[in-house]
Order: sequence, then C-alpha cells, then structure tokens
Amino acid sequence: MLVVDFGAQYAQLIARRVREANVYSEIVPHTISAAEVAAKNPAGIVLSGGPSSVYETGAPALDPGIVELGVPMLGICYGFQVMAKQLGGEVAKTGQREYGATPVAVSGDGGDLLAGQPATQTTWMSHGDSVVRAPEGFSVLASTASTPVAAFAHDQRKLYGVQWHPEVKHSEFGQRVIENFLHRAAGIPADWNAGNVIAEQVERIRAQIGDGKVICGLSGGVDSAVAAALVHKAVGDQLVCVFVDHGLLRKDERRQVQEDYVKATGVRLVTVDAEQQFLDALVGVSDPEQKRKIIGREFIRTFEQAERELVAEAASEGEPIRFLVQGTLYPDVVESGGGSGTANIKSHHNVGGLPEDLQFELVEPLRTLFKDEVRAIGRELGLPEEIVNRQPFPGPGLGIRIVGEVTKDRLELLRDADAIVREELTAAGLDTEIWQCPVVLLADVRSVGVQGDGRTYGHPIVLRPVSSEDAMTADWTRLPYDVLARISNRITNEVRDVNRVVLDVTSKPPGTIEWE
Ligand SMILES: Nc1ncnc2c1ncn2[C@@H]1O[C@H](COP(=O)(O)OP(=O)(O)OP(=O)(O)O)[C@@H](O)[C@H]1O
Ligand SMILES: O=c1[nH]c(=O)c2[nH+]cn([C@@H]3O[C@H](COP(=O)(O)O)[C@@H](O)[C@H]3O)c2[nH]1
Ligand SMILES: NC(=O)CC[C@H](N)C(=O)O
Ligand SMILES: [Mg+2]
Repeated sequence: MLVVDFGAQYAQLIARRVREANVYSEIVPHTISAAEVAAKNPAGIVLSGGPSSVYETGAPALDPGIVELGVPMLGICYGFQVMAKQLGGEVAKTGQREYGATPVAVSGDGGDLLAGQPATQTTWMSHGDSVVRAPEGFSVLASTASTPVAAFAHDQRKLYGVQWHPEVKHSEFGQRVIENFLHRAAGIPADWNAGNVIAEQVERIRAQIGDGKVICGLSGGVDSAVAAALVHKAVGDQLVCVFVDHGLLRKDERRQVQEDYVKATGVRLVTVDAEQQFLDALVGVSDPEQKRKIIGREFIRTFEQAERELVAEAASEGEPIRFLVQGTLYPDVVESGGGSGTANIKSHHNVGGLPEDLQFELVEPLRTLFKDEVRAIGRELGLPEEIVNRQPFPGPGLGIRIVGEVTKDRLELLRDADAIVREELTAAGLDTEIWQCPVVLLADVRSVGVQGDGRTYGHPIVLRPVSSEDAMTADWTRLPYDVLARISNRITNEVRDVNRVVLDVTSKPPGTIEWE
C-alpha cells in the first residue's frame, strides 16, 4: 500500500492506521511517476490531505497515469479534491469552510466504503475548498450541511474519496473507513504483522549486506537493540556492535549496556571511550542544532575509528567494513525534515545530523516504523521485556538536556539529578505509565535561593514526564504530588548548585519532548 503525501500533517498517521489494519504501507511524495508506482506494484493507494488548493496554478497534482494503472485508490481531503478535479469533476472555494467535528449524512447503504456505518456520524474536517460536482460515473456517498459531495465512489474502477480525515481518532468511524477501503473495496488481506516484517527485513538485509561485515551503533535503547537483533538473525557473526560512550550518558548506563545486552543476545560488543573527543568538539556551543550536528558527526567519526581498529584486528581478512546499522525510526526521519515537504523540527543525530562525507552504506530496517511497532517486533524476536519496554533516551543524551554549553561539570550535576528522578519514579512503580522523563538543566538560568540560612544563586532543574504512543504527539504525565515532592526535596538537598525544581506541563505539540 502506498500513501501519496501532498504535504499533509497526517501522512504518517495514515500509514500507521493502514498498518493497524494489518496492511503494510509506505509513504511516497506526490511527485512520484506512474512508472515508479507501477514498479512498486501496490495493492492500493491513499492520497493524503495537503495545504494547497487544486485549482491554483502550480498546486501539487498527481501523474494522471497513476489513476490509469487500475490500482484501488482512496483520496482524503486534498487527495479527494485532486481525484475530483483530474477525473472531470469540479472543485471550488464555496465560502463554506468546515474545521473540526462535523456531522456527515451517509446516502443509502454507503456503498463498500461506508458499509456498516450509521446514517449520520461525526467526522473531523479541515477544509476550505469543496468538491461541488463529482466526476462522471461516480456516486455520491455522503454529504454535510454545507458540502453536498463529502464522499464519492466509482465501484467498477475502485476509486473512492472522502472530504473528512478518517485517519484522526476524532473521526468516529475513521478506522472503519480505512478498513473498508483496504479489505472490502480493494480486497487487500489483513495479513501484515510483526512476523512478516521480520521475514521481509531479514531477506532484504541479506541481499544488501551479502557476505560483507557490518557494524551496528548500539545504544542499549529499544531501536538499536531490535535493529541489531534483525541483522544478527540475517547475517549472524558478520555483525559487530559498537557502543559509544560519549560522556553524555546517564549514571551507570555503560555498565548496564555492556552486561545486560550481551547477556540477553550474545552478540559481539565493542565499547569505544570517546568522552574527550565529544566534549572537546562541544566546547563553547550552546545552539541546539549546532550541538546535534556536532554530535552526529562525532558519532560517525567514532564508528569510522572503530571500523579501522576492527579491520586491523582481523588482519587476515582485512576487508573494510562498508555497512553501518542504525536503529532509525520514522519519527526521527520526519522531525529531521526528511518526509516529503515536511518541516525540519530538529536534526536527529542519526538522520539530519549525519555528516556529508559519510562513507558507510546505511542499513536501517526500522526506518518506516513507529516505536510501538518496533517493540512488537522485538517481542516477536524474543528480546527480553527489560529491553523491549525500555524508555527512550536520545542518542545525543544529556548533551541536549543542558540548556547552554555542555561541560563536564554540568554533566555530572545533571547525571546526579537524573539518577534521583529515575530512582524515585521506579520506586513509585511509574515506569510503565511514563513514556520517558527527560531531566533538563537550565545552565544559562540562575535563581536566588535560601539554603542553610544563606543566599544561593543556583540553577533550576526541569522535570519533563510525558505520556505518548509514538513520540509524535505527547501529553505531560500527571505525576502524584508526593512523588514530585520527594524528587524535588532530594534534588535540592543532594545535587550541588541546584536550588529549584520545576515541572514542565506542556503537551507536544506545542512543545517537543526534549528541550533542544
Ligand atoms: N551511545 C551510542 N552508541 C552507539 N550508537 C548509538 C548510541 N546512541 C545512539 N546510537 C545510534 O543512534 C540510533 C538512534 O538513537 P535512538 O536513541 O533514537 O535509538 P535507540 O537508542 O536505539 O532507542 P531509544 O529511542 O529507545 O533510545 C540508535 O538506534 C543507534 O543506532
Ligand atoms: O536518537 C535520538 N536522536 C536525537 O537526536 C533525538 N532527538 C530527540 N530524540 C527522541 O525522540 C523522541 C521525540 O523527541 P522530541 O519530541 O524532542 O522531538 C523522544 O523520545 C526523544 O528523546 C532523539 N533520539
Ligand atoms: N486538509 C486538507 O487537505 C485541505 C485541503 C484544501 N487545502 C482545503 O482547504 O480544502
Ligand atoms: Mg536511545
């Protein structure tokens, strides 16, 4: 299944809902040609929404040859309007805009697309243009008070469209619309699951790597653990994992990764001590994007160094190691501005932070997936729950949790505060309720305190507990007051130079999870 992206807010959400219906899906840009689509041989196509108006000059369109391929198609919002216009219907700005919850009246039995759904339902709309006339041969399946053509279908050609957004949870029967399109109209079986992904990826990895050697950047996090397990399954001992201790890790993290991961999986792991290298590179840098780019570059320089040492060590074979495995996920790619037409929010070190002179060929088997999907694959591969359920920790580590310049001294301070927070949250049994809880040091901010009858002028620590399904959106976790009180008390007593603890009560959007 292909999702054609017209610059939508929700393209990745469509792909995810399709996978929830147990069908594999991939996002492609709207500039894709009919020949490229044909080469992918998709079982169905969904056209996403988008900010433009189809009647404007230069508005994104679809290669007309794509509709002629005979692949079942569902247009959503802008995608619906693109279909209407290209197939001979009419789209116009009627002055009747609909944003948010909108009741829709289904005509007759709703056809295949709206089958089994009530005559009126609440949908989520976000449009200013409307299809005022459906193309010839299409039947109108639904309407609203101000939009006479809110859904249409051409049953023989298997072409469908809806003006609303079935992919958002606020559309009451949204998932049903998507499932009806996939299973009922397009006849695509619901057979995609974690097991298939593993089989397919193992095959792809074997084809890519052949009998070459490969290194994997292993962090102890879920994503790289699952990526490494997949590659290990595919090519066995051709894999060596490299763990970089960049000095930006949390307390005790190095020992944990070295012991737990190797015990659980039996892969070969090399640890590189690169603290000085990273800290030197970060001297005088406060800008978050600059930090991210530097850290991304130093990661790659460290992998290159490890590669040279591994090659020198296996002198008999002496072949360079060409492949680098990373546990990159879809949100890393989208936020780095790697979607089609999506904005750069922050450069994740493993995507937007990669240096231009990268020598390795990347192996990224999880690049189109979300974290909860990756966890399901990890379980299927038999990884222990401690690894699969581990809370995320960003590759740039504490480096992007110090607002201001990163120094060894500040890192020590933040490490102590972070250890207290983790200890208390675990003791309170809150680990599974929280997605992750960044602890941030506002190194460039100072506030006055009174401690031991004396004046202090110290730094605030921010607690950022969040709940999320996939890190694309998040809400702040309502932690019990007594737990917050204990954490605050311990941090101000035990961590030097900190005289204030504050709680971040911002959802994502508008805030991102990390502060930088
Ligand atoms: N300290 C590290 N040493 C080696 N590779 C790393 C390190 N930190 C991150 N990476 C690489 O960067 C990738 C992206 O990091 P990211 O934090 O998103 O994933 P993760 O650590 O595997 O999982 P999680 O998101 O659960 O923390 C990792 O999958 C891994 O390949
Ligand atoms: O490996 C990573 N490299 C990065 O550069 C990076 N930046 C953010 N994160 C993690 O991604 C998720 C979303 O974070 P944001 O809401 O801050 O974008 C959260 O889980 C963050 O911890 C990163 N992980
Ligand atoms: N969300 C959308 O896809 C909007 C489509 C188009 N820009 C409109 O306003 O009607
Ligand atoms: Mg991580």
